[in-house]
Amino acid sequence: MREKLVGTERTAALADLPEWGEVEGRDAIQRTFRFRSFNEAWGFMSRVALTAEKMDHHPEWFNVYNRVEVTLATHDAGGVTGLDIKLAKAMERFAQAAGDA
Ligand SMILES: C[C@H](O)[C@H](O)[C@H]1CNC2=NC(N)=NC(=O)C2=N1
Repeated sequence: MREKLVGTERTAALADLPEWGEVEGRDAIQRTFRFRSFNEAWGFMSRVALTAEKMDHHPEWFNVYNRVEVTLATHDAGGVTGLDIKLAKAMERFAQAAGDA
């Protein structure tokens, strides 16, 4: 889970996350979520925060009103690992439940 994903394993993992893109100049993935309101964005962030803490794996993120910009990487590994894929998938589930726009 904590090893850098490379090659076909990485391609397969990212194929399950079509909304996520690679970060330029850094081994990390990113996605911008948009919600109907700040309340929904913050609800999403709260749910993600509890999951992240349980996983001991934390997002880099930036919030303005209804927008949440997320970057995921495993700092210890210096790149994208299975933990980032797992957290990204949890975020997808929470965003869908919140009814992201
Ligand atoms: C000590 C603690 O386990 C580490 O600092 C954890 C905490 N959260 C983390 N989050 C992320 N995204 N990458 C890490 O390498 C990481 N390491």
